[in-house]
Amino acid sequence: MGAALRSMYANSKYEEVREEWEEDYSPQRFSYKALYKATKGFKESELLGTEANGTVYRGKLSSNAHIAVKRVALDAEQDTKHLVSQIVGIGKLRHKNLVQLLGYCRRKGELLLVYDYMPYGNLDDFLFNEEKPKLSWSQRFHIIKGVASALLYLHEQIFLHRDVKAANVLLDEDLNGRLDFGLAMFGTNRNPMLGSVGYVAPELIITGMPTTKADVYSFGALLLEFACGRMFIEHPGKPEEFNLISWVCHCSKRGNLIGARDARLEGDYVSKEIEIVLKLGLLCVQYNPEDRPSMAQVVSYLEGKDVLPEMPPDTPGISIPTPYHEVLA
Ligand SMILES: Nc1ncnc2c1ncn2[C@@H]1O[C@H](COP(=O)(O)OP(=O)(O)OP(=O)(O)O)[C@@H](O)[C@H]1O
Repeated sequence: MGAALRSMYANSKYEEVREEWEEDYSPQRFSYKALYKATKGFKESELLGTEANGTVYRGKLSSNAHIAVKRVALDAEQDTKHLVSQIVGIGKLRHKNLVQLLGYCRRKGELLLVYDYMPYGNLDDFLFNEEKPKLSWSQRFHIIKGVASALLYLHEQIFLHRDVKAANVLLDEDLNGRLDFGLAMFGTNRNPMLGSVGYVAPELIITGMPTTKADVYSFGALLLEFACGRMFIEHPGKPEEFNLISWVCHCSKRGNLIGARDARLEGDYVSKEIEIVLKLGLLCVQYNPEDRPSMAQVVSYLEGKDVLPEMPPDTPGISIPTPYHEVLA
C-alpha cells in the first residue's frame, strides 16, 4: 500500500508523488491530472507570469472554478513534510481580502500551489504601468483598507506575511484588494528572510528576523506607492526623489504634503484621505520598529476611528538618510 501511494500514475505524464503521511491532507490535495487538464496541459496561452520563484498558469477545474496554479521547484534538502503542513495551515485561513490558497500537488522536485483566480492580476501593473487603466482614488482607498484588514487578520492568527508589496496584492472581480501569499511565507523563497527589495525594513537586513513591525514597514512603503503612483525606490536623479520617503518629506517641508500624490489622479481625490495615507505611510516606515504602529492601529487610522499623531517631516527616523538607504544608493 505504502509503495503504491508513493507514486501515482508512475511513468505516465500524470505522475505525482503522494506519500502516506499526506493522507490527512487529502481535502487539500489536487491530482496532477486535474491540474494538467485545468490548465490545458500547462499551455503557453494559459501562462500568467514567470517570476524568480516559479511559473503561474490560469486554469479551470471540472467544477468550473477558475484557479491559478503556481509551479515551484523544490530544493532537494527542503523539509517537505513541514512545507506541506504550512501550506495546509495557510489554506485554512479565511479572509475576504486574502487570495484563498485552495491546495497543492507534489511531483518529483516540484510543488504546485492552487489558488483562487484573480481576474485583474496584480496591483503592480495598475499603479506603475502607464499603459494600464489608472485606478481612481476611491478604488485605491478601498483596496488599501482591504489589504490592511487582511494583514491585521494574519497578525492576529500569528502569521507573518514577510513579503508585502504591490506585486502581492491581486484584484478580484469586484476590484477588492487581495493579499497573495508570496513564497516567502513558506520559506521557499530564495531570499527567505528578506522579502523584496525596496520593501524591506532596515532592521531585517541586520537581524534577518521577520516581525510584525517589519510587515508594517512594507505596508507603509505600499501606502506611499498607492498615493504617489510610483515605486518606493526609483532613481530619477534628484536626491529628494530617490525614494518615496524623501519625496513625501520634501513636499511636506514645502507645506504641500498632498503635492506628493500621483499626478495621474488629476482632480479625482479626497484631500483628507490622501493626507491620511501619506502621513500613515511615513509613520509605518520609521527607522525604529517600536515607533511604527501595529496593524490594529493602522486599520483604525484608515477607518477614521483614530486621529493620526502629528509627525513633522524632520522627525528623526524618517527624513534622515539611514544606513539602509546608503546600502541601496
Ligand atoms: N491567484 C492569481 N490569480 C491571477 N493571477 C495571479 C495569481 N497569482 C499570481 N498571479 C499572476 O502571476 C504572475 C506571477 O505571480 P507570482 O506570485 O509568481 O509573482 P511574484 O509575486 O513576483 O512572486 P512571489 O510572490 O512568489 O515572490 C503575476 O503576474 C501575478 O499577477
